[in-house]
Amino acid sequence: MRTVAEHQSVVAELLVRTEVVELGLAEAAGLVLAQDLVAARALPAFDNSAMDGYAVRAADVAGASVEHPVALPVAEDVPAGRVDGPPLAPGTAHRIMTGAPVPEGADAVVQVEATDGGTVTVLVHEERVAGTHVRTAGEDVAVGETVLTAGTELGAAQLGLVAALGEPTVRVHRRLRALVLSTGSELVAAGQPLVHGQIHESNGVMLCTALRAAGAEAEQLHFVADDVEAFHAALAPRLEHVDLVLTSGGVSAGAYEVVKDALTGQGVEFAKVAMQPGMPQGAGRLRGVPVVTLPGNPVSSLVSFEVFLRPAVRGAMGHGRTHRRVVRARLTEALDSPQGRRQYRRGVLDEAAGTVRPIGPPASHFLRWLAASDCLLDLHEETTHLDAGSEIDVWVLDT
Ligand SMILES: Nc1nc2c(c(=O)[nH]1)N[C@H]1C(S)=C(S)[C@@H](COP(=O)(O)OP(=O)(O)OC[C@H]3O[C@@H](n4cnc5c(N)ncnc54)[C@H](O)[C@@H]3O)O[C@H]1N2
Ligand code: MOO
Repeated sequence: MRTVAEHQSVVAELLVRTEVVELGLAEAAGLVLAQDLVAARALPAFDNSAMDGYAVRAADVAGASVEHPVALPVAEDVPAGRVDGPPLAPGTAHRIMTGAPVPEGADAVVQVEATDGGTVTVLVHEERVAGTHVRTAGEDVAVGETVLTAGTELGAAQLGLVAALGEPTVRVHRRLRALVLSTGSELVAAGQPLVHGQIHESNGVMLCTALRAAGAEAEQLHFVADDVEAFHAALAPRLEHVDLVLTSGGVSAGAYEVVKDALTGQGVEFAKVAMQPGMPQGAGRLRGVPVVTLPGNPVSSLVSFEVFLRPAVRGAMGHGRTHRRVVRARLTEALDSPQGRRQYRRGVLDEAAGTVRPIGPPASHFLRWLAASDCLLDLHEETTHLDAGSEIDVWVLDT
């Protein structure tokens, strides 16, 4: 049997790094920057006011107080967006708004609360040292500075910075395109009636959602019956358009294992992995396209995705951090685990308390408990029993 680590490497090596593309900022959310971003413009772009108030010369308001205010004629009104930039004559003030350019000749801003708010003549009640409430050009970002490095994931703050620098696009590793194909003659789409022996198909939407959450594009092919010809016929037209085919079902030891039958000898290798759930696995290439075959049991499918696919997909899209956050937590109850198998149990984590509560039985059809969990308990191969209070590794299924 393969170890989990061995099969993780097989899957990770299968997926190649996606190409670099230039995308608009909204489309690039969550993707990884492919090259350093060097600022072509400064931030702030010009000296501007941090307050609504009056642009003055500090020397003109020296000694100002409530008892002895300094009176200055208000020569100009400068709202944010005014672009003609009249200079400030000595002994005068400009009424100025937050974000408006500080006029040449001014070196401080007195906020309106420290004045009488006059529009013809203003009485200034407080003195200011030069530089007060002036946001200096380039104090945040200087031209030529590297503000984001290749490998950075573009979240809200990063994309805000790129936009502020005036760049409409970024060069990123494009999303990996995955095709999800569920197999099984018993499968019927949600919304359709069942007859005894049929079930509602659920792995398709589950795996597509997991792929999209990992940043990939996912397309669900209508699930196919346990028929090798139908399998190839469904796949053929889409194969050359995708970076990954992800199947579920049809890989164990039965008489009708469509995925195994269709892909054995075609470049896909099937193996048992020493884990529970998720023992029967397959990976390889079909006509050059990476194919990963997951077991059909829903919990096996999603746990296998977490263990093998998610890190590989994120790695292929250039992410430095490919794995889930792992924390140590104390078990709230005792657990048993099969000797020689890495077991992933479902649980609910209380990070503040440092505890994790296992939920649901270990078998791989208990979908409801998977849906109620927020973490996976990682029980190592050599572990057979853990007492309540034992510390274990927990994968946090949030980011
Ligand atoms: N004799 C043996 N039998 C089985 C073995 C074994 O080693 N020897 N392994 C077991 C384990 S472990 C697993 S996991 C499953 C894997 O089976 P397959 O990947 O071949 O999956 P299927 O047989 O097609 O389906 C298993 C189970 O999951 C349901 N299923 C499948 N696809 C979907 C779907 N898209 N949506 C919802 N549910 C799905 C299916 O109806 C079955 O109940 O094999 C064990 N057997
Ligand atoms: O190993 Mo299979 O994946 O439970 O349940």
